[in-house]
Amino acid sequence: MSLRVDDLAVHYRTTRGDVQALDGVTFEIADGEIMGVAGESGCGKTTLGKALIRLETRMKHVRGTVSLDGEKLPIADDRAMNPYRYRKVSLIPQYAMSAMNPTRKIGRMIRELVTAKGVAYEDVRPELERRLRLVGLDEAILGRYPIELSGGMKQRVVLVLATLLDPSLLIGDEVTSALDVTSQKAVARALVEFRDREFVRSVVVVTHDISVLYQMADTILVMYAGRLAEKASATTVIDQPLHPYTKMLVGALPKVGERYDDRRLTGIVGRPPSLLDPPAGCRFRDRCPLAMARCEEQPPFLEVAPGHQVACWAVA
Ligand SMILES: Nc1ncnc2c1ncn2[C@@H]1O[C@H](COP(=O)(O)OP(=O)(O)OP(=O)(O)O)[C@@H](O)[C@H]1O
Repeated sequence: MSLRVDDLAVHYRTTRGDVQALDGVTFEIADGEIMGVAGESGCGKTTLGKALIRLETRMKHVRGTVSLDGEKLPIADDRAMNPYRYRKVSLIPQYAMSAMNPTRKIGRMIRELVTAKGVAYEDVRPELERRLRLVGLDEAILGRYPIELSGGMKQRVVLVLATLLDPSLLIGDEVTSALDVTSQKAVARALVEFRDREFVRSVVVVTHDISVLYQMADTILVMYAGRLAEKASATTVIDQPLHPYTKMLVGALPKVGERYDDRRLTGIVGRPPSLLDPPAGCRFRDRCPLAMARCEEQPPFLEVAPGHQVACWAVA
């Protein structure tokens, strides 16, 4: 077992009270698994990714544990987490490629980053060049500035850099957003290849675009208002979802070959509850077509078939 998250709860401190961004989050990721995290904006996807590597100052670890390869990660202790970051758990943050320093050549930027982690650039340079070639980039790009690279090239550089020390877990937040479809595919292919070559053992890919996950994820975890709704293989989530929220999320995707005139994209009516004071019970019940009295009680996240978990009284 690569990653195990148990009953994780993380809040943001705000002047209006605590935003309960993650609540009772429990799941596992197997060795070699690429797990996508999907759900509407504000459901806690980015918070989950951050909680596995660095809690911001406003984030409060309320309860729960995270274990990687059988070892408990000190997620609530920023300093104690330091030795794990980059070497064992690596992050490609949202907008990483836009955050590259425009005044630094790519090679110098990578040198500074690995040196800060106590690694000699010369020691990793041959492997760096080999991996750049693997993702279709010439080593000459090390002598170029970020502005000289396309978005897709920059994102492949970021992937190579994030996995250079063979971390056990990679967290990628919106790694393919803001790229054209061809570049999205190239980045998705590179990510899968890096997993296949064991440059990284397991991967969490956070995205608001569930269709992107179809290209690269083995499994998909669907979140709703800070809690887990469903986890299953990517094909099961897309083709045979069980949770009413997943059904709506997947139903809102355009289908190949379907004309806009034939079926308007519906979207999901209503809004998720505020996480400042979320209601007790199932948080989806106000928008759910299957809601019943029992939904005032929180449904457990139960395995309904091997590798398929759902939190819904109407299903379990
Ligand atoms: N720094 C912060 N301070 C206070 N609340 C925050 C902060 N960051 C996020 N939140 C709140 O925490 C909840 C989860 O946010 P998060 O960014 O994890 O969601 P998300 O699913 O990643 O959304 P998106 O797809 O828009 O990035 C939301 O209610 C959000 O408003």
